[in-house]
Amino acid sequence: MKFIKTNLEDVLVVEPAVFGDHRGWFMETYSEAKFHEQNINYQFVQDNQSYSAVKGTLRGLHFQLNPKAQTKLVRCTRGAIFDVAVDIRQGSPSYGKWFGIELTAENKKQLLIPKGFAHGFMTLTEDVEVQYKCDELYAPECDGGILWNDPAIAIEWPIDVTPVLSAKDEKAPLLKDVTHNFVY
Ligand SMILES: Cc1cn([C@H]2C[C@H](O)[C@@H](COP(=O)(O)OP(=O)(O)O[C@H]3O[C@H](C)C(=O)[C@H](O)[C@H]3O)O2)c(=O)[nH]c1=O
Repeated sequence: MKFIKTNLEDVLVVEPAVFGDHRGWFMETYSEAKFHEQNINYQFVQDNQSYSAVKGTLRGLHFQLNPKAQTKLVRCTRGAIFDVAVDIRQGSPSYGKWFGIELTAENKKQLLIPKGFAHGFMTLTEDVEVQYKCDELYAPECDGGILWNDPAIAIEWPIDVTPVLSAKDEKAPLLKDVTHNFVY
């Protein structure tokens, strides 16, 4: 299992070891021991899975406010997504900056997104399944969001279409109008 740094402190790309043979392949998708070897000590308590039928579906940008902020370990198990993390920690040198990566069922890569970051993804194919681990339970009373195309963040989403959005995501606020309590 490899852990690769990104332009955002503590946002890591995780590449599990894949063991192929004549039947197919096997991999450990998560290992507490391997994370602890890297001094990464999250206690994941909830696994999520979502299905998106249409290419160009965009879920995000989401986060849960403190005290229910979530670290997420995201992977795509069917199709392909462009997965994005945005630093929203007040005082962070990378505040408002984003990192994006293609996560696909083929490349088996994962993205580790700590508390204090907003998360979102755009599907690059039809029939996409995303699975992710969270270190805090769902808390709708702490639900937070930022508009997917906030010009102050300027995420370079890879598909130039009007995305399929939830009603909530269509009317999400700009980062400058979000009140949150994340401090670097
Ligand atoms: C997140 C969540 C949702 N729900 C229920 C609430 C709604 O009735 C339904 C759909 O929720 P939502 O529209 O928020 O789902 P997404 O748009 O996929 O949101 C998620 O996708 C982005 C990319 C994220 O990073 C978050 O984990 C999460 O916000 O599932 C639950 O019961 N438990 C949960 O943990």
